[in-house]
Order: sequence, then C-alpha cells, then structure tokens
Amino acid sequence: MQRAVHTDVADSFSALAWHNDALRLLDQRLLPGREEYVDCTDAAQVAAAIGDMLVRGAPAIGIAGAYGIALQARAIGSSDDWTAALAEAFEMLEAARPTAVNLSWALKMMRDRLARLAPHADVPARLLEAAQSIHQSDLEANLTMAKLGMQLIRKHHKTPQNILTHCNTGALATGGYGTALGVIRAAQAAGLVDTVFVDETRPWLQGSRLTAWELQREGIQACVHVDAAAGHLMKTRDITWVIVGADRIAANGDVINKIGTYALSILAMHHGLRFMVVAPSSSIDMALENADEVVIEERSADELFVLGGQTVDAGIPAFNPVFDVTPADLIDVIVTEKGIVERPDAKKLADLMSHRHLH
Ligand SMILES: CSC[C@@H](O)[C@@H](O)C(=O)COP(=O)(O)O
Repeated sequence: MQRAVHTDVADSFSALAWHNDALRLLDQRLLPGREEYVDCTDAAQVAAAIGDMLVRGAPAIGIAGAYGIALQARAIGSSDDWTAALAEAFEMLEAARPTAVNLSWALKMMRDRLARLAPHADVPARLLEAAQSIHQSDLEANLTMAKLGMQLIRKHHKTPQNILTHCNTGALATGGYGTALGVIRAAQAAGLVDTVFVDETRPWLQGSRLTAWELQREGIQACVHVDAAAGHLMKTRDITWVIVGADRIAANGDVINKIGTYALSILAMHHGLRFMVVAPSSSIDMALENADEVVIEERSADELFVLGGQTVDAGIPAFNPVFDVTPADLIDVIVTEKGIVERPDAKKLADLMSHRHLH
C-alpha cells in the first residue's frame, strides 16, 4: 500500500475513489488530526483496509469490496477461468468484516456480473465498471433518502429541530453524502436543523472523530457528548429526532447498527422522540428472518484499553461487541431509496423490496 498526504484541506474529500489505477482510501483511523490517503492495488490490501477500519461504514465497505475484486482482476491480468482465479479474493473480502450485509451484497453483485460476462469479455475492465456502478448507485440512493427523510421531518416540524445521531453515517461511511447524516444535511439545507447532538460512540469514536468533523465542514452546528449523556440530553435539550444508519436490517425490520443504538431507541421511546433509521436497500437482508442469529462482530478488547492513554488495567477482561440489535417495534420509520416504511414489519418490508410499497 502506498501512502500520500493530502495537503489541501479545503478540498471536499472522498472516503473512496478510483485514482491512478488504484482504490484511494481516506485513512479514517487518523481523522480528524491527519488527512492521509492510502492506495490499494489488490484484494488483500482492500481486505486488510476493511478489517483494520481504514475504510468503514456499511455501504463504504461494500463499495470497497467491489473495487477489491476489480483490482484483483487487474492484478491477475488474464485467465481462462476467472471464477477460479478470483475465488480466493471473494472469500478473503467476504471475511473482512461479518456484520454489515452490504459487503456480501456488493460481492454478490460482482459475482453475478462475472457470471453474466461473455467468454471473451475484457473481465478486468467490466468488473471495474461494475464496481464504479455500485459506487455511483449508492451515492444516488443517499440523495434520494436524504430528500425522503427531510420531507418526513418537515411533515412533523416547520422550525429548526435538535437531532441526536450515533456513530458516523456521512460521506465517510458511504459512496457519498451519507445516509442518516445525508438526511441531516438535507434537513439543514431546508432550515430544519438547529443543533446536531453527536454521540461520541465509544470505543472507536466515530461520532466525535468523524461525524463532528463532517458536520463542521458542512457548517452544521454540532455538539459532541459522551454516549452515557444521551438520556440526560433527551430529557433536557428539546431533541425531537434520533436519526441513525444501519449495518443490516432483518426481514422483520429489526435493525443491526453500531453498539448503543438499541439503548438509544429505548431512551427515545421513553422520551417520546421519533426514531428514524436511514439505510439503502442493500442493507436489507431478506434472508434474515429476524436479527437473533446475526453475527455481531466483536473486535479486540485492546480498543477499550487505550483512549488518550491506557484506561483499563492490563489483564482485566473486556467485551467489545461493535453492533447491537434494535427490535422493529422500537423504530418509528425506516427510510430507504425505494421508499419509507413506518412502523416496520415483515409484510411492509417485503412489499418495499418487491416494489409494491407506495409512498
Ligand atoms: C451509513 S453507515 C451505517 C452504519 O454502518 C454505521 O452506523 C455503523 O454502525 C458503522 O460502524 P463501523 O464499525 O464504523 O463500520
């Protein structure tokens, strides 16, 4: 992997971009202090970047996985049996992170594209086009969801609102613009945002390091707080919406998202706030009946031990699940690019996914 330092901080950024025959990733581990880009040229480098969280966020890791396959095809150059030649790359990328379904969804799209190619097709070129199309479609889905989510806020409120969000769901986590943060950006443009309260999002600090950074660049008023302050803020700061993303949505509407989302949904219900989930249809896993059997990624306990210096004595056991499940009945609305599902359940989601949903 090659590393480059980005010097013009006034530029808008891309979490991922095709650049000089490589996948250029903004190294999110270094933000907000340093803006450095890393170029990946094969599937192993992309898988490592996903596993190490240089690139993160459900849609973004899906897009990166697709580019990983395109890069591997370019690295191989030519083959009589592309399915066999790329098998290891598919496997490696699929295993890079387990919870967000967007990664396996994007790899399935790439597999399907490969299977449909004519025998003498330029496979590396066609797979690159497929990855770029997945990237572009994600951006377009985000713009659609942003509008739908903003209209939903406008349906209930005509004045600027205080909104609470969790983790990072912005341009950094997606093909561009963002999911939950995309809705917040569109709402800001429509004059519907006063302050965005940003959960710090322990232990990786996606909220304080990434979301606050994005909001500041957008000129949106943000206020960061420790995760444990969310209930107190809901009680005292006139917050009306909690808006979050999703890593996977089960067929019954259960939402798997960053650890802490479940607790927020209960707090929101207690305080009478609306709870909006914003995710592209690539995050909906119709094969998963409910979220009970989903693999919740557990990362190294080391992530809990160091935060501005060591925080826990060596040798103390630690548990670091990075996602949790919010049951469908705690969710007011799921916004996707295909439409809005209020009070989600299995039938409404099945209708949405088969285009029978009207909104
Ligand atoms: C649009 S991003 C939606 C989710 O992927 C996001 O909320 C989240 O949980 C990201 O987790 P991360 O562990 O940073 O990849």
